[in-house]
Amino acid sequence: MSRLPVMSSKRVLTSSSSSAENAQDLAPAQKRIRKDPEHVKPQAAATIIGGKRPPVAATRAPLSKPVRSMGAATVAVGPTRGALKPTVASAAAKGANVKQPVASTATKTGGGGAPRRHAWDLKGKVSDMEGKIRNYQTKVKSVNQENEVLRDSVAQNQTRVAGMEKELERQRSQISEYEEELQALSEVRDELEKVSSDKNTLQKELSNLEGKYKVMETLRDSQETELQTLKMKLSVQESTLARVQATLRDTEEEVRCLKETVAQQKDELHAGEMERRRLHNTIQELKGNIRVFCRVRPLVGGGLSKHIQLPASDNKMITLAKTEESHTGKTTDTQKNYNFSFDRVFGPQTSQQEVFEEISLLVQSALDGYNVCCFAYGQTGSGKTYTMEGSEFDECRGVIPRAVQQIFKAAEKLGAQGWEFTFTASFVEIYNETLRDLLYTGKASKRPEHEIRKSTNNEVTITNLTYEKVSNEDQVLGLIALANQNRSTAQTAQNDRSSRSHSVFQLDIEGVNAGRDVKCKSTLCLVDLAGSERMVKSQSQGERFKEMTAINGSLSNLGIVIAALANKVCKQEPG
Ligand SMILES: Nc1ncnc2c1ncn2[C@@H]1O[C@H](COP(=O)(O)OP(=O)(O)OP(=O)(O)O)[C@@H](O)[C@H]1O
Repeated sequence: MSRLPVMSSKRVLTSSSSSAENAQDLAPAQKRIRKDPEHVKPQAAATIIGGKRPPVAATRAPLSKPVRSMGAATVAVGPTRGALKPTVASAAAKGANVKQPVASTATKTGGGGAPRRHAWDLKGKVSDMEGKIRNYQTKVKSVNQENEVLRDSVAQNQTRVAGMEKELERQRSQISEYEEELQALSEVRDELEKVSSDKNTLQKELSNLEGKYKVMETLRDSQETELQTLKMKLSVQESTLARVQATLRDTEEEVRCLKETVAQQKDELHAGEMERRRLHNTIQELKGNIRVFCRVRPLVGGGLSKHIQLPASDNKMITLAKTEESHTGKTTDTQKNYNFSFDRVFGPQTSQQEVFEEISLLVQSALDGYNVCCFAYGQTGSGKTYTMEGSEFDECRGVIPRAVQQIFKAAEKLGAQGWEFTFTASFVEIYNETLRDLLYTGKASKRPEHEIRKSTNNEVTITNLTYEKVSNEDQVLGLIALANQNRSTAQTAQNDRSSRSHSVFQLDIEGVNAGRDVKCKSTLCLVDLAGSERMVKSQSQGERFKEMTAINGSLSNLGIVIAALANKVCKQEPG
């Protein structure tokens, strides 16, 4: 805030002061001036600087002195260097306690004033004094006038000060308003800064989004292009589809016709299949329900024994030549030939495949629902086991593995005609009239005993025997391997036991054609009989005799059954 000069009215001399008083006052002032020359010096604090006379206020300044007690006077004389000019202020200085040089020093110095009078010239001196008094009075008057002016001025100034104070107050309140406003504005600025930072963030986000938007636009453009292409493709596809649908309708109609044809052909096929079975089995029956084949094994070194003759023209004949000694001794030994006829005779060169081809027709009958039984009969070492089982080499495989293979293949084919088959395998050994389960896998000590039973519907079953469900060739081959293992275990305990026991592989076949409501059930029985030897020739004794008795007994019974079947006297099947 700017400071304004304030003049105290108390210290201002008034015009009511008498000139005498003024005169009295002046004298001590002059004395003080003389005594205290330092006070001649003008007091600093003037606001008017320089030799120029200031307007109005400045002209008044020399008349008044700053009132120290008030501490606000700033009007001062600006004396020039050189002689001090007497001023009316010197009279006012008394009341104002101003130390101001008043008296002229002209008489003393003799510079510029009245001429110095002699001591005796009192009149002159009085005259001078009177002149001075007049001067002073004049000056006092003018000072009073000035004082009046100054009062007015002070009053005006006071009014102005009051006004200014009011203004000041107003300004302060305004300032406080401004400050409040400023505070509010500062908050607004903070808010603005926050908004600005938010704006920056949003701008960044916006720029990111714009970038993404551009990418999306590009993507959209490419997808639109793709869409157009797809639409074109779609329209092409639609027209193609329409064409295809038309074709499909035609094809469906065709398929419907074909299905009808297929159904018709299936019926015909089924009828044909049933006819085939009937004819096939009629042929088998015509061939003979019981057929006997003879297979001659080669000698160990190869070739054929000289006692056996196989006519090349007839594969059903075999001739055994025997040299008979003369009973009397008078005649020479005679060679006698014995002819035997069979359904088929296989020479030593006949392969396993050729043998099986003859049997395979019967295997097919088994699948058609006819019971089939195939025995290998002959003396020890004649090749029964070789014929029935063969060896593991493919071309040397015997009847059993080949029959199993054929059955499963045929069953698979018949599956296409709606047939479903279930197969159950069992493998039993008959030694000394005792049954032994060759598929048994439990402890030897807990091996159960078995009996042959015949059910009410003439089905022959063996008690406690393992009947294994099989669905493929490998499973059956696994069972055959297990049976051989069981046989060889028994063989180590009893020398050459397998030769003196019968082994029976049985496959129960059940077929169902649900669509045609047809069922079939049969059994394929493949038997490797024990070696047949004459007791006398083998000279068996003890355990061997017992074995031979059991073997021959069972073989004899088998012969009776077969003969009965052949004569159709008895319909009992071999057990
Ligand atoms: N057709 C054949 N071709 C080649 N070898 C054969 C033929 N038949 C049998 N053999 C061989 O003769 C031997 C005896 O055959 P196999 O064991 O089959 O006789 P087996 O009649 O079963 O005897 P067993 O009554 O003692 O059981 C075997 O080594 C076998 O390989």
